[in-house]
Amino acid sequence: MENVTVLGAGSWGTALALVLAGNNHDTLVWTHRGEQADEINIHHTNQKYLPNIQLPEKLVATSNLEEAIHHSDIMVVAVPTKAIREVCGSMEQFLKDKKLFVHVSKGIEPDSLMRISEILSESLSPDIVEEIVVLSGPSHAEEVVLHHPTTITAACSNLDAAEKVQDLFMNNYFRVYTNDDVVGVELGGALKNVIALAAGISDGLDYGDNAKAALITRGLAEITRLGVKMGGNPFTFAGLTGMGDLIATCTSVHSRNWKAGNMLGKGLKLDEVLSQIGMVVEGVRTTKAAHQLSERYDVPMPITTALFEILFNEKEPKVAVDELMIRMKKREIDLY
Ligand SMILES: NC(=O)C1=CN([C@@H]2O[C@H](COP(=O)(O)OP(=O)(O)OC[C@H]3O[C@@H](n4cnc5c(N)ncnc54)[C@H](OP(=O)(O)O)[C@@H]3O)[C@@H](O)[C@H]2O)C=CC1
Ligand SMILES: O=C(CO)COP(=O)(O)O
Repeated sequence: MENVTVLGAGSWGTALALVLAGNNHDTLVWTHRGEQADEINIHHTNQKYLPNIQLPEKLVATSNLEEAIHHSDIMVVAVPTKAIREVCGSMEQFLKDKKLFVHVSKGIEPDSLMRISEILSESLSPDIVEEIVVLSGPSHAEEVVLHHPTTITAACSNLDAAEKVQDLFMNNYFRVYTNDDVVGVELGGALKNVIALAAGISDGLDYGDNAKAALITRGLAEITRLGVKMGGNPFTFAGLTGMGDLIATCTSVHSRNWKAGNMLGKGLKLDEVLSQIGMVVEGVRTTKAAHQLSERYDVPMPITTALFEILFNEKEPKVAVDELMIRMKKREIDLY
């Protein structure tokens, strides 16, 4: 059994800490809020993120980052994309020996257009990084904490490191595969959030099943088009971290991205939507990044472009859908 530290006590960090503690790893959760550490240690709950879930007493939290880092040589980084650089910056002073970093965030940074593993590599000295492994796939925290069957992928170019993460998390309800295609896995996990926002908008407009199936399928086509041009393996996009996560996120009431899209489709403004949800909606920033990537790589991404116009240029969702439908005719299957 291992000592493991989980950085971030939102819904996913807490759910993953439960998997690890359930696998008998000595698991310490770090939160940047002292009152949340107290809530977890004293009341064994995390009401904001996982209401009505009783946490086991053996799951311990701290708001002391130095303690969290010294606890373990395995750091599971579970904060939103926009917090990664800040958390890395805070960790740097306490990191002395090499550690295995596992990240679980699903975003792309606008402007730098970096994936999470690239941000981690840039922010952390190579002297303290053993490997960076990404854990991604169709996995809503709300279902994982109920031990509903879940499959996920640990990806690293070094498959030994991916297998170490596989062994750490795997149990009878949490099945972990490995993949060496980090680019494909990270892009699939981040870009599905863009399409989930679009699927939510379609549902908010009451456009029904045909429209949603179209968004999922054509969304996968544009994710794959970009992902392959960026070096991802086409088969990865048909796998758990591509099609799998796209289906889970576009069709689930648990998805914050789908929910945000649904509210936008019903006419709410983006600011109101984000404040009502109160948890990270990664797809918003990633839509900006994906739009920039489509221009940089000269890859047409019509759904992403339409969503960019809705989110950032106040285009009416209904108008954006009308424009998508009357684009120039084309073949369904395009070669990468
Ligand atoms: N929820 C899920 O089912 C899944 C989520 N993911 C991914 O995991 C990542 C985290 O998501 P999730 O846990 O759901 O997000 P939540 O919104 O549920 O929680 C985010 C957590 O990060 C903390 N946080 C935010 N900013 C900082 C910061 N600057 N420093 C330290 N901590 C910070 C928040 O603290 P505070 O409470 O103070 O705001 C909160 O504890 C995302 O990239 C998401 O896409 C991946 C798979 C499944
Ligand atoms: O990535 C997720 C499930 O696999 C979570 O999606 P949301 O962030 O939309 O809730």
